[in-house]
Amino acid sequence: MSDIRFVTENIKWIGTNDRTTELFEALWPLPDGVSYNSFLINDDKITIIDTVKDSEIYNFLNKIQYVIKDNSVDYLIINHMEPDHSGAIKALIKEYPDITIIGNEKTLNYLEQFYGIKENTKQISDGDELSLGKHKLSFHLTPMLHWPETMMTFEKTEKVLFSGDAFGGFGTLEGGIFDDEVNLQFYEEEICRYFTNIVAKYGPMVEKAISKLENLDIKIIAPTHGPVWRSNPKQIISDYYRWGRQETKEGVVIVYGSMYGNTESVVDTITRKLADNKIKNIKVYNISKTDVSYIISDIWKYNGLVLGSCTYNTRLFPPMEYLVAFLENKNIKNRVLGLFGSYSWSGKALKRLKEFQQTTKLELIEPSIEFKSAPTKTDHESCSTMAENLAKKVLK
Ligand SMILES: Cc1cc2nc3c(=O)[nH]c(=O)nc-3n(C[C@H](O)[C@H](O)[C@H](O)COP(=O)(O)O)c2cc1C
Repeated sequence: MSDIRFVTENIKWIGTNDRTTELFEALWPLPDGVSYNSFLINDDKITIIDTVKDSEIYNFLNKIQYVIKDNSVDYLIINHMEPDHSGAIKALIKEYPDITIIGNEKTLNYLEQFYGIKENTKQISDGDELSLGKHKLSFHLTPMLHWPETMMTFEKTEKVLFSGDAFGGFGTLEGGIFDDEVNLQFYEEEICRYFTNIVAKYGPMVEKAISKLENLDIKIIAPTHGPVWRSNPKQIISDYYRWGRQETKEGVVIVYGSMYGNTESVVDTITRKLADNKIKNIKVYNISKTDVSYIISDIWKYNGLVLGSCTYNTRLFPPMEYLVAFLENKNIKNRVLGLFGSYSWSGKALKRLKEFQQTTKLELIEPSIEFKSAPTKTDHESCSTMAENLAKKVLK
């Protein structure tokens, strides 16, 4: 049990590392795994904040027992009911039948819906407080971050914010758990990928939640995934604020779908013109090669987006359809957009990409280019013109 870590003297990390699951939420690749962070406050009332996925129950219960020995757990605080954090609740109750489960109204509804649990619960409301002895908790409802019941719990004595999924990211915690103990650059990328794919749809709720946190004197942020922020907790809050508002930096992401290279062949024309026009951040993705979660993460960073696709069985190329549907669902905004498409007998690709523009209302940069089978010299010239016009808009 040497991996039980101290967040503070009396608050311990009793989380687990999942190096087995390949896709988070059965969607997002986990090449470097993910941690399920759970925390134990050792006080007059022994309190656990969030649990872990059901596959981790054995490891989790062992850790609790190691820390509290023959004592019992008094409270479980549930910040979020998604099964990667609630999966061990039933096992925890079985081990500690006198435990009281604390959550807001929606949490307790989901507790019954998912696990049939109704007994030994205590409902709290926004702003309520609970004393554990030396430690005092306050509860802050932050709905739709990214479920209706999501909330944060603040420990006032040691000034620790247990933020649930907010501020968390992919990647197991290998030894170190704090921002100053780990390779932060890796986690920052993975937190951005987590945010853009899981939380980004709820940008306005992120802003609302952050404004609620303004009055708390936060020293440590302890999310349910990824590193605990103690050196510079303000940084991750400001990253979240920017991402939630879709504030971007100068750069262009080009994503294309191409089976035989004809559609792809205009990409180098576009990148050349962008570079000629002083765009330094240019990212190019073949939609068939890179998982969409990484592409969306980059799209979220930059203010220019170019999408190009061939037509496939009377539709947009399927992986491109998957991407644009995700971006529509996330209410992407604040970007300029260039489009190109190809077909051989009955074009659909560009038509669908234009529908995407109409749905998202991203600023369309003219001209949009559509060619039959292979681009002509004129098509390449049109792509150059589009890239030049786009560059002017991207450079603020
Ligand atoms: C399996 C398959 C399905 C296609 N379906 C259509 C179609 O429905 N309508 C159309 O106009 N072209 C269709 N095409 C033709 C391509 O869209 C066209 O040749 C395009 O230029 C291919 O671009 P690429 O070389 O970048 O893959 C299809 C091609 C393939 C291989």
